[in-house]
Order: sequence, then structure tokens, then C-alpha cells
Amino acid sequence: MIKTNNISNQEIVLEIKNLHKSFGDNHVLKGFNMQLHQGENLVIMGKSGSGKSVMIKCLVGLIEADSGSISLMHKDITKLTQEALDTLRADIGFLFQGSALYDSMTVRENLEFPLRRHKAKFSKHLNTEALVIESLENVGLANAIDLMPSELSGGMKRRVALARTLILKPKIILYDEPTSGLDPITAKEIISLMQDIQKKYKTSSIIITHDVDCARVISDRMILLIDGIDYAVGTYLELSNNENPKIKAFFKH
Ligand SMILES: Nc1ncnc2c1ncn2[C@@H]1O[C@H](COP(=O)(O)OP(=O)(O)OP(=O)(O)O)[C@@H](O)[C@H]1O
Repeated sequence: MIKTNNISNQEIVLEIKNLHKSFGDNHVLKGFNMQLHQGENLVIMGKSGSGKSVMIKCLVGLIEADSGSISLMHKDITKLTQEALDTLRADIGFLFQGSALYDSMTVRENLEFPLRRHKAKFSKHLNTEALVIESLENVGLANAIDLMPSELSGGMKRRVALARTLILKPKIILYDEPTSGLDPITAKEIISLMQDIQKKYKTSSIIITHDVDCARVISDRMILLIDGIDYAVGTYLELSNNENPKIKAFFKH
């Protein structure tokens, strides 16, 4: 196992320790560790089937880990009540693969939807209209407010999905394959948008990607999930220059 010396001084907002998860004889996570610091862009790479989605699902409470601990803002999520967990979850934004917009709703309605679900986080005098417009402006799509998802290009859909994530003002954003299915130019635009958002809102992000260019541009640090563990941790430069064949395999074009 290779661990490079790259410890940020920033506060840890999310920490996973010794996470194990098996499905029958399939031991997917075998002691995975991760630390996310305030304001950090952490890229996680792993081969298809290595357990990235399983890890994220444990993180958001969609599946239960066999053992290990997950702390979010210093609270162990495995020990929280459902209500406390829901409150904490409002601080996490997700950008799922393929955008996942509701096809029968306009862009405006898609953005209003999470506001209704997480009303508790916002004041009663919430100005929904202003929040929707602000979020769309952040992604350069204020003009698309009354369009249907079917009228948007793939890149625009991804932007609207990002605006929908941002509307809840999350402290942490989880990006699952943010550039998959996009052409290289649109992928670059999305990456640059992710960088702008990080700068503007000082969010911390976990980015799951197979896209080496995306990892190079956006990552402060990277974790390679190999053999069920955090096999290698370091900056893009450190890992891409590593001679270990298992690590090298990720950076070959
Ligand atoms: N609910 C489940 N029941 C049984 N096995 C599962 C379940 N979810 C995931 N697995 C198994 O866990 C392993 C890891 O799957 P996972 O979806 O986390 O991979 P991944 O790294 O996200 O892959 P990809 O990059 O292709 O999305 C696979 O062998 C998969 O079959």
C-alpha cells in the first residue's frame, strides 16, 4: 500500500475509517479509509466494480456497512437517529450520473423540488423564485428556467442538475461521474463550472470519475480504490508518476 505525505491543515469534514462491506462471498470493501478536508476536491478512482458506488451508498446511508465508521461534520452517521441523519443529509449535495432530472417538470420545478423536501433548512420566508434564479445564474442558464428537460442538451441537463444540487447550499458535494457521456469540450465546461462553484461557495467535494483529464484538472488529492482499500492516496502528480503497475494502469492513455 502506498500513502504519500499530503496532509492538509484544513478541518476534516468527512471521515471514513476501516469500512467493510461484503455481499455473500463478494468482499467489496475490505478496510477502506478516507478523509475529506474543508474546501478540498477529492477524486476517487477505481476500476469498474471496485466498490465506488457501494462506498458512496454506505456514506449516504442507502446501504449498511458491515463494520467501520463514517463521520460527517464530526458526527458518526451510524449512530444517528433518522431525523438527525436527514438534517445532516441536507448539507450534502449529489450530482448523479446522467443528471436525473424529472422529465415531466420544467427546469424551475426541478429546482423547486429539493427546496420543498428540505424546507426545515430554510426560513419560512423563503424566496423560492430568487433562489431558483440565483442557482441557474451560477451555471449560466437563467434563460432556461421555463424549458422542459427534453429541450436541453446533455451539457445543459448536467448544468441544471448542478444548479439543483447548489440550491440547497450544500457543504459537501458528491459528484458521480460528472463528465460521463459528454463530449470533451462540454466536459471541460462542466469541470470549470465545478471549480467556480468550489471557489465561490468553499464547498468540499468528492468526485468519482474514470476521466483522467478531469482528475488532473480538478483534484487536490486522489484516492485509488483498489482491492477494497484506499490503496494509494496522493496528488495527481504523485500518483501519475508512481511506478507501481496497479497505480500506473490508471494513468495510461
Ligand atoms: N446490492 C448489491 N447486492 C449485491 N452485490 C452488489 C450490490 N451492490 C453492489 N454489488 C457488488 O459490489 C461490487 C462493487 O460494485 P459498485 O457498483 O460499487 O462498483 P463501482 O466501482 O461503482 O463500478 P462502476 O465504475 O462500474 O460504476 C460489484 O461486484 C457489485 O456486483
